[in-house]
Amino acid sequence: MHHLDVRDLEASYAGNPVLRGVTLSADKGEVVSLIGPSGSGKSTLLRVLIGLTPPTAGAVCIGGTAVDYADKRSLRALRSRMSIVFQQFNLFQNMTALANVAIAPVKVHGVPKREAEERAMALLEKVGLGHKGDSYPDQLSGGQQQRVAIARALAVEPEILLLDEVTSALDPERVGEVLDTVRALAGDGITMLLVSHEMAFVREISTRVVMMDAGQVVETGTSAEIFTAAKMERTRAFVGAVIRHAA
Ligand SMILES: Nc1ncnc2c1ncn2[C@@H]1O[C@H](COP(=O)(O)OP(=O)(O)OP(=O)(O)O)[C@@H](O)[C@H]1O
Repeated sequence: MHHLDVRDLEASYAGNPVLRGVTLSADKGEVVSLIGPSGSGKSTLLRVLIGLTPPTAGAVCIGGTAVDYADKRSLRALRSRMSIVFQQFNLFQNMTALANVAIAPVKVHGVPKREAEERAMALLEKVGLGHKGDSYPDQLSGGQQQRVAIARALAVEPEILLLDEVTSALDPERVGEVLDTVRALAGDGITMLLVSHEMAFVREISTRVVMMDAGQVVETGTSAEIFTAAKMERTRAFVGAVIRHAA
């Protein structure tokens, strides 16, 4: 049994199919990266998994338990097992970094405030921002805000972390610090599903890479297989193009 099992998942926007039968899996502690051209459905897949966009068909199991996206209780249970970090960090502007990290455990999960704040401080330290707990988002750089957002996503102690292009909105000189944070989390036992255009990073960090195109999985392989020995021409063309672009 895999930690995360996605089977024949389908989703549409206004009747247009965007995910057309996606099947993939992740074992505990794996870093699985989704790559593929713009519009291939990578972000939509993450949105469906976390329950923001309803699937129209297919199944998602976490630790062998099926998620029922139409059921509020199942969704609530899902949100304590899985969390997501977006490209735009979306912090609460009127709250300190510490309060941003502590709020979900208090409001959603009923953790006592003191305990949540102690844990939030430990998480801020983990992302290198132990000294910024009292700062408001507008007093932080984009990279720092994104690291607060990662700490916030970790605050519910998820088993699975979804990362949707978490460096795309950052100034180039701020990308490295966020990638360092993600790198430090990988291998911590948390299962990660990562959408990123940072191909060197994807290549380095992923245990497995899933190539998507037009709402379907084209190919899945280890990082080495996908980047140096892809079986499908579509994958070779995509990977070759992005590597040439980066060079
Ligand atoms: N809110 C929405 N309403 C309607 N169509 C949408 C919406 N979000 C995405 N789409 C469409 O769904 C398809 C898949 O988009 P998605 O953002 O999942 O792709 P992606 O692979 O993540 O692309 P990118 O790398 O550019 O972020 C695209 O054709 C897109 O135009």
